[in-house]
Amino acid sequence: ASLQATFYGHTYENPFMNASGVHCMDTAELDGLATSAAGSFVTKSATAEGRDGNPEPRYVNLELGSINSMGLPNLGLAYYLKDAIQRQTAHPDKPFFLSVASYKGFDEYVANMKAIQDSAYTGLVELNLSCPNVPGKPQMAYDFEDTEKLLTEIFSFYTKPFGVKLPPYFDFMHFDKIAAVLNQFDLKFVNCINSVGNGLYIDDETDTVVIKPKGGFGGIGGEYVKPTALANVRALRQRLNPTIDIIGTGGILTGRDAYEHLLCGASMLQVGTQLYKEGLGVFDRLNSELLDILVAKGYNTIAEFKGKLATLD
Ligand SMILES: CC(C)(C)CCc1c(C(=O)O)[nH]c(=O)[nH]c1=O
Repeated sequence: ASLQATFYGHTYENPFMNASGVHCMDTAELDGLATSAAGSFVTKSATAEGRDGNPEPRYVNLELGSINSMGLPNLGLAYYLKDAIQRQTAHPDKPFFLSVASYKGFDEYVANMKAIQDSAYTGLVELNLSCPNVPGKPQMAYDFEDTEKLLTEIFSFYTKPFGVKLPPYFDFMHFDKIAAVLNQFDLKFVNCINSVGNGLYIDDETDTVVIKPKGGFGGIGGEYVKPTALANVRALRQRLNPTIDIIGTGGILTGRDAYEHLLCGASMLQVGTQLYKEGLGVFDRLNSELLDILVAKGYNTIAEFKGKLATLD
């Protein structure tokens, strides 16, 4: 049996990669991912200028997951572009993903994508749509009109392959609306999900929140979010053009969690919280556990069961 994953014309040894934000801040961390058992990797979402991010504590591991309000700390788009161009030249056989964000809304998103279009980077980009839009409006991906406007603007000049990272949706009307927007564009993939926004965790000894920014409100990851992640992968797979691949992110701790994301239609799989907790060895364990599941079920390839979740008809 083989865990080979085909994604945008490349065959990866396995579908596993980090989730943007975890173990991907600088060249050293990215080198660690590149030499780990991960099939691919993605950089920390970059903004035009480098950012310190929010005051600490801003990320906390919890028994059932994690909570974070990092505030987009990153070394700036120029840093990641330089690293990416060096990396694509040194290892053309090992494609990866460059994550792009924006802290100032629509115009910065466009400017960042223009900078990549004009650069020598030719690989995949993951556009993080969970970023703030104009004050008084929700994050970009929760404003369907602005998301459509942004993608229309980007596709008017951007000719390189890219996809979008989405926050979770919780209403069938929202699954329908975001899919209707995304299906209008030649996107290579959609990554579901980003952390479940603005959760709150209370320390049971101090009766205090556990992260400093935003009065303790932060994005939730880990076991807490798997049912939501699976639902978003499944709902988007059912609605998106087959030319748009799905990356499954959220609640992947074991080979079984990975298998469930694949059943829902994911092609690549991202691991955030569990990578933070366990380190790079998590990829060796996940590969081993997923392979055991294929063998136990008599599958030779992921293609034999990908997207084949059964319903109770
Ligand atoms: C939440 C934003 C800061 C607007 C974007 C960056 C980001 C962060 C972050 O840098 O706080 N954390 C997440 O779990 N997901 C994200 O997409």
